[in-house]
Amino acid sequence: MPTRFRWHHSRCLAPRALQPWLAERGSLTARLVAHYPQFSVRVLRQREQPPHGDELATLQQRRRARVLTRDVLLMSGQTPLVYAHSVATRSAVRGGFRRLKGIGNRSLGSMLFADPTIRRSPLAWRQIDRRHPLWQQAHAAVGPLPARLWARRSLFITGPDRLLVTEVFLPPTF
Ligand SMILES: C=C(O[C@@H]1C=C(C(=O)O)C=C[C@H]1O)C(=O)O
Repeated sequence: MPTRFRWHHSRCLAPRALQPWLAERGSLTARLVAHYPQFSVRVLRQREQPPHGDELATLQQRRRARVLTRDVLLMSGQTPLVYAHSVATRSAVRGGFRRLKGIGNRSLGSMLFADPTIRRSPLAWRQIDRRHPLWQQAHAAVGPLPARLWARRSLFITGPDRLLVTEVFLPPTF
């Protein structure tokens, strides 16, 4: 994994106000709904493509293997709050995460936290900059962004299947 894309398990450098959001182990959707009005999921794309370089090891995938990716904006009215990027291997989409394909604009969290067989790995955090593909994808989706954004990610696991969820916290809210 390239050094610059190593994910950390210490959020101590994050702004104090952001730390509860980075550390939220329940549904981020539920937390956003509790804090912001008119929540919705805007699906940007859901398609098969090679994973990003810093996703390969976590997904235990070879470089060119295509995986199902889902990119969404979590919205409050017309304000984007979070850019979320989820990745699942083909076998996972046929197996424990088969409902991912038809979820549409329902929150992924409504599926993940309702299934008792799914467990979550420890969260990891990092700041991403314009070199990271998710910074670039968020920029393409919402326009101008600060040079560095805080992001977190974790694995959802059921049996042998893995779903990697990365959430990028967006200004001006975060
Ligand atoms: C995992 C959750 O689902 C959220 C919703 C997502 C989606 O609909 O694609 C992706 C990531 C999350 O921010 C959650 O609510 O915690």
